[in-house]
Amino acid sequence: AETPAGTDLKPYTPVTDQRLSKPEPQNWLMYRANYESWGYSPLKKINTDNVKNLKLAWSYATGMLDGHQSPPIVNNGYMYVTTPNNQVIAFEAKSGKEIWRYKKQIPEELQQLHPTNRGVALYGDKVFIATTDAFVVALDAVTGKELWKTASADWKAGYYSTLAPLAAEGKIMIGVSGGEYGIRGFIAAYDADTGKEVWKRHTIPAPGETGSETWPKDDSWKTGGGSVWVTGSYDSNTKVSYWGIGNAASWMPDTRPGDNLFSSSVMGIDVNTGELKGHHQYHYGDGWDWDEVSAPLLIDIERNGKKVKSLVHAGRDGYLWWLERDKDKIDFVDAWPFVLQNVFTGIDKKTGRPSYNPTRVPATGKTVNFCPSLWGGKDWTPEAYNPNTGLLYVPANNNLCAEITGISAGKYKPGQLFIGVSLDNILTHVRLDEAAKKNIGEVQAWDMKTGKKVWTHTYPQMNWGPLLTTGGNLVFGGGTNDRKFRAFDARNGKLLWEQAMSSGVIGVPTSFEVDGVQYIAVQSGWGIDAARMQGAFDAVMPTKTLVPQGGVVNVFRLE
Ligand SMILES: O=C(O)c1cc(C(=O)O)c2c(n1)C(=O)C(=O)c1cc(C(=O)O)[nH]c1-2
Ligand SMILES: [Ca+2]
Repeated sequence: AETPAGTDLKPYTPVTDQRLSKPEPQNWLMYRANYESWGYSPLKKINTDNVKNLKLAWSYATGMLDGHQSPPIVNNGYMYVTTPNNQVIAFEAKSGKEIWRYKKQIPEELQQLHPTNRGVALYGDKVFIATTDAFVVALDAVTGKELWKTASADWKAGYYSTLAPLAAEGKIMIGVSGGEYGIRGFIAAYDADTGKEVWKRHTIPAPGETGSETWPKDDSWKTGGGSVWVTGSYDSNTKVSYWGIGNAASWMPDTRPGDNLFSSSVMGIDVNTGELKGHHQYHYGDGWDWDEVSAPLLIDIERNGKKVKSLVHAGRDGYLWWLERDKDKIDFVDAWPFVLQNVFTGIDKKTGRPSYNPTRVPATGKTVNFCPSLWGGKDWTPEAYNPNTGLLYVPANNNLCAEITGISAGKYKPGQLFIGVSLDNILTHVRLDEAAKKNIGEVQAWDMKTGKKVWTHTYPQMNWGPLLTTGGNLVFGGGTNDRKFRAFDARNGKLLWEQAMSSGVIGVPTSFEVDGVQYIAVQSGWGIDAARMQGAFDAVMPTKTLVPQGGVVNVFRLE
């Protein structure tokens, strides 16, 4: 078989369902390393004792600006990274030698609201991306040659993709963004060999479909949002995938009275048929742009002496959600706030349905103040779970609130913003609670079994750092405007190592091993809403914060 010239790489190892279900410790084969979305690498050569000796092995400037969020994904020495503008770069992971680079041609007229890409999926001998012009593309893993591309929707109608696809059972699954354009969201599966659509499941039901009774009897469901922009989790035993669903559209809930399923929910979806296999709505009738897109982590948690097959989700709504998954349903277990939250007045113990303080529900013609802010207790940045410590790690923003004024979203026009709050208001909406003087950003560690927070590392500024945890009892993450990338002791939160990078780090960190050497990899490259939130923060504060942009792939090893 072909191998890339000038490298020590062996022939490419095809990625199978079996490998994805039980990934080898040396590899990071998908967005969160395993189908359970743990963000966990079992590697432990880099550990709490020696992490202080971590040094850059190689780095690589992508030449791109804006938010670099994708994890370096590694399969036996082959590394794949994506950048804004839908580019994919393949490297020899140990040396940083570029093997190939793919640049999706994108229409010049395309205005990207979120110019980012959250990574590739690997399956067979192919690499897959979903693009901001709403395509799904398959590339040859060794040569980068385009093998097929399929349009998932019409970008001119405001559909785009920013997530890494999910691969299973011969299918490549994606979701679409566009909650701020009034799209009707969906998750779709494509045949990995041919690119042919296998199924499509809308996140907003049409009249007569399950959940349609939660929409008014008008056309609002057609523009109801429910975007999907973070990779789902997957239970390979039951063949059910779990997807987080975004905000309802337009934002003002009085324009679409009702619960608005399946916005701000988790949906269980059979990967072979696209059938709905249960759901739970975290908060109904969303009016806060609290997309609940982060996929729940699949964790077994003991409760009253029994093992509960759980779904765990740190919500943008500021609550930590604990659900139980079954083959055909999702049940509520418990929920509690992990940051300052003043919207919910209670949670129904049986159903998990929150009750709202009515003065904190946005409405057309009203100015409303609420916490957490639009960007939530946690936006898209993934949590991590470490089976050794048994702890869940959450990158949070605390003590932040918002003030927004609902206006008419105007008549819906395909491909035009359909929000109901002015852009100027969105970019200046941040309000600080008194406690924000002490701190905003946090890395939190939760013991789900006891419901107790075990440790918290606080930052004076906000935190937009996805997390990695490892068998060496470490937690890695960046996310602060001082450009630092850090390592903590996973057991107690002690800061063990930090390094300022060339730009702020909002990339998903990963770990892998080649020739017996363990590496930590992360992209730096500040942008998108981390930058906008910093702007919104500076707009109400005397601060003026400069975070330089420019994407770099950084790979570390012990000295
Ligand atoms: O409703 C949507 O379709 C949608 C999509 C995206 C995206 O695709 O990145 C974001 C959001 N909403 C959003 O609300 C949000 O806060 C956000 C932050 C970011 C980012 O990359 O920093 N993307 C998005
Ligand atoms: Ca949104």
